[in-house]
Amino acid sequence: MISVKLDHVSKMFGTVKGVEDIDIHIRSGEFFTFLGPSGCGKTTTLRMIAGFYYPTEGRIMFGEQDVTYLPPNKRNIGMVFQNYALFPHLTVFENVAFGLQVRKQSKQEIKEKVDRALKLVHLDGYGNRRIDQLSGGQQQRVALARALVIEPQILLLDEPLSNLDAKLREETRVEIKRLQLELGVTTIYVTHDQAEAMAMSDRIMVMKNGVIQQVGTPQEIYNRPNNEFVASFIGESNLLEGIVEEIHDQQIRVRFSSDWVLTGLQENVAPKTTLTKGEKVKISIRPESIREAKTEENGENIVRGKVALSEFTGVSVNYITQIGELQLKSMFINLGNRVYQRGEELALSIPKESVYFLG
Ligand SMILES: Nc1ncnc2c1ncn2[C@@H]1O[C@H](COP(=O)(O)OP(=O)(O)OP(=O)(O)O)[C@@H](O)[C@H]1O
Repeated sequence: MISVKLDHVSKMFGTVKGVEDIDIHIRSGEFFTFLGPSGCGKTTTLRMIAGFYYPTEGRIMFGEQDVTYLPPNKRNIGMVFQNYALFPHLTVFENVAFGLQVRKQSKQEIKEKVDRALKLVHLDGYGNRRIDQLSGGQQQRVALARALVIEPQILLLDEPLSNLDAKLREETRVEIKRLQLELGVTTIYVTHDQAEAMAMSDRIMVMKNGVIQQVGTPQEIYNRPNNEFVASFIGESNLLEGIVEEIHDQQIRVRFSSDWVLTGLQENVAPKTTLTKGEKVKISIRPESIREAKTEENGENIVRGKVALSEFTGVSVNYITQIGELQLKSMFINLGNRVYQRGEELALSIPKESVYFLG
């Protein structure tokens, strides 16, 4: 187990920017995820940690050791890729043993370690199978065993689930998390799937165009997004634009074009954001934080509109409600209450503490 520090790391490919000023400290034993859309620089960052690319600027530290220019085979890392990268003509045993043979370990030692690694990923008894006789999920577990068998101090996983179908993806996700907790190995995980990142990670780094947008726990990133990009990339959100009408007594009142006002709390202003009376402001409201109001209920933060879309999923009832020119998504847990249909009037209550100001 070891910590990983990226000290103001940048990578240019000629004149193309790969990543810019990545400054993070991944703790020993942490499950840390790089999350962002295609081309945001996740793989470039991972490849610098692995030693396949060298940074144009900055330093990379494993614990106290500067590894910035150390070749990959000197870094003691295990890697798993999206496409497994297994040798199809070799058996499961031979694939897993490969890294140990390169390290010139004894036959006895190799056998013990490979057996242990296969057991760890629940593939004991599969040693003699050829790779092409395995399912995608099993192949990915072989890849995991191969990465773990060398007892790496850091495990790097680059979209390891994206070739699997939905059910296997979920199973393998649980499996990876179990292994990581069991072994306590510092793990860096790359994905563009926000649900996967939220479910697995201790902390997440959200990236866009090679630049960090936010680093935090899943709760911090979901509940207190730094900006509009993070709010919309992670989970569902209503992003609305209004004008700051009043800031008073730790509360902020916003007016929208369709002539309704909402009040929120000063404590829910995104970091490094200043709001000014009379100026525009973007707010984010999570659909699940909206409540159904009673038909006769009036008052602050209660709005009425017509149901434009009604969707019953079993777990929840989802609505899109048209309020003047604005549309508001809401999600109610299904408690057997009445389901409103398209065209009906719906009264919604937006709790003050669920209005989040993005600036
Ligand atoms: N070898 C390379 N040569 C030139 N440009 C590159 C190279 N590798 C990556 N880039 C550029 O660097 C940026 C970051 O790419 P990177 O592959 O790290 O993104 P990513 O977030 O991993 O995307 P994906 O999810 O599609 O793999 C992109 O603009 C990409 O075009």
